[in-house]
Amino acid sequence: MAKIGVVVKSPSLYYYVFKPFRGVELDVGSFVATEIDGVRVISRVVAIRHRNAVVDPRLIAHFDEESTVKEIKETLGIEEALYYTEAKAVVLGARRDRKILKPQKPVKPLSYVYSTTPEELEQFFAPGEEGTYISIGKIKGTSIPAYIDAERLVTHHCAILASTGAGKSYLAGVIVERLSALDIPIVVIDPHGEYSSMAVPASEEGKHVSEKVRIFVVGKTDVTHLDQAFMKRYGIPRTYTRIGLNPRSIPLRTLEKILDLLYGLTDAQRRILEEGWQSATSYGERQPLTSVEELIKEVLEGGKHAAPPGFAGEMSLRGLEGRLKALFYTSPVFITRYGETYQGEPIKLIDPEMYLTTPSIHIFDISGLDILDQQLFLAVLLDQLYRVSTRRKNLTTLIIIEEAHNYAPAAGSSVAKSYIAKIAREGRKFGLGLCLITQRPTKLDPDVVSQAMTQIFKRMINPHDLRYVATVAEHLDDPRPLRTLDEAEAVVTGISVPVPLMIVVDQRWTQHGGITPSIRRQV
Ligand SMILES: Nc1ncnc2c1ncn2[C@@H]1O[C@H](COP(=O)(O)OP(=O)(O)OP(=O)(O)O)[C@@H](O)[C@H]1O
Repeated sequence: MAKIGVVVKSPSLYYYVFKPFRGVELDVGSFVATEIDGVRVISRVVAIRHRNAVVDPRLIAHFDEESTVKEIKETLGIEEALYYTEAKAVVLGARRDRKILKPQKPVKPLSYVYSTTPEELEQFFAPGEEGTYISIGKIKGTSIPAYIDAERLVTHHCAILASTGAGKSYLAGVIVERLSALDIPIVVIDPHGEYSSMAVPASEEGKHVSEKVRIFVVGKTDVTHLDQAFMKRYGIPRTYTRIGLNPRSIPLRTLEKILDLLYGLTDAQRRILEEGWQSATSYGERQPLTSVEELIKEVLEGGKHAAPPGFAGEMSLRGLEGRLKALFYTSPVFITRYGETYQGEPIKLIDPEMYLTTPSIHIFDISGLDILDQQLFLAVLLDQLYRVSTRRKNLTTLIIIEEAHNYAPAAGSSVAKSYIAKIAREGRKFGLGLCLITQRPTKLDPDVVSQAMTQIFKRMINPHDLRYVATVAEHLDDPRPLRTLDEAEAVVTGISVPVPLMIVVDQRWTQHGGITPSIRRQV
C-alpha cells in the first residue's frame, strides 16, 4: 500500500499528526494506516490544517495593506515554498480475528502513513461471527455497511441525543425497521403521533415492516386532526385501537404522587389511601374493571380504620373521595367499565403481555394527552411491562421513548421517572431494553442516560449540550465534530460497535412522519 505521509507528532495513544506527501488528496473522514510494532493500525483523519512556516507574528505585523502582503509574498517567495498541510488522525485499532484491538503504544514519530483499500476497510468494519447484527447506514465516505450488534443495542439500552430537527426520529425509525426484521417486539412511546406513518411502506422491504405496525391511541382524546392529516398525506385512513387504563392498575406510590401533585394530600388521607388501595387492588394479576363509585367505596372501606376518629376522620375520608373522583373522572386515560366507547370507538384495556410476546411494532400515540396524563400512562405501562418481564413471559423487547426528558427529567418531577430508571437499571436481566430519545440531553436524568451503553449522536450545536456530551460519552473523545453533522449523519458509540462509527444513515423503508415542513405553502 502506498506511503502517503509521515508522522510528525504522536502525543498520545489516541491520535497522531502527520504530514501528507505532496500531491496526496485527503479529506476529513478519510481512513489511513500506520504500523506499530509491525502491526497495521487503521486511523481516521479528523482534522486537516494548512500552515506556512514563516507566517509568524513578526511577519503578520506587516500585513497592513494588500500591496504590502503582495510585496512580502513576492520578495520572500514564501507562499509556495514554506506552505504545508498537516492532518490529525484518530487511532481506531487493528483488526484481530473478530475484534478490533486498540494499540497499547503510540505510533512512533517519523513512521510512514499508508493509504487503505476498500477491501481492507470492509474487513476492518465487518460484523463479528457471533451475535446478531443490523446495518443502519454506511460508514461515512464509503459504501461499507455500518453494523451494530443488535443484542447489545437492545438489552444494554441506547440513547439518541441531538438538537431539534437533527433527524432523531428518522434514525429511530430506521432502527425500528431493521430490528423488526429480527422478529422482536418493539414498543414506541410517541408523544407527537409521528410514528403512525410507519404503517405506510416507502419501499419493498417496508411492506414487511408496515404489516407489523399496531397503532394504539391512548385515552379519550380527539385525534381527528391527526387522522385527517394522515389521510391527506398518505391517501389511506389511519387504523388504530383505542386503549385505556384500569384505575386499579396504578401502583400505590404513583397514585399518591399524582394526587399530591394535583390536589395535595394530608397525612391522614395518605394513610387511608395506603391501607385502602392495597385492599382494593388485592386481586392479583387481573384486576376487575368496575365503576369509579364501586372502586372508591372499596378504597374507603378498606382504609377507614386508618382514619383519625370522629369528625376529622370523616373529613379526611370525604376529602380523599373527592380527590380520587376528580382524578378518575377527569383524566382521559382511564376506563371504568367494559364496553366503554369514545366517539363511537371501543376502548380496550392495555395488554402488556401481548405487547411483550407479539413481534409487532406497538406504537402508543399519546399526543392527545397533557404531560401529566402522559407521565401517568407511561408509569402504569412501564410498571406492567416490567412485571410481565420479571415473570419471564416475554420476548426480548425494545421500548423507545421519544422526548425522554419529559418523562425522566434531570430536575423536576415525573411519576414515570422511577419506572424508566428501574428498567434502565434492571431491565437487561429480563430482556427489556430502552431507547431514549431527546433533543435536550442536559435535561434528561443523568443516572438514566448513564445506563445507555450505546449512545448515538446527531447534530448538536448548543455549547451546553456539547459540554455535557463530553462528560457522559466515554467513547467519544471530542464532541466538536457533532456541530457539523448533517441530518443524515450520526456518530454511533458504545458497546454495540467495535469503534465509534461516523455513519450516513440509510433511507427509511417506511414513511417518516416528522418531515420538517417547507416554508412554501403546500398546494
Ligand atoms: N437520514 C436522513 N436522510 C434524509 N433525510 C433525513 C434523514 N434524517 C432526517 N431527515 C430529514 O430531516 C428532518 C428532521 O428529521 P427528524 O424529524 O427525524 O428530526 P428530529 O430530530 O426527530 O426532530 P424533533 O427534535 O423536532 O423531533 C426531516 O425532514 C427528515 O425527513
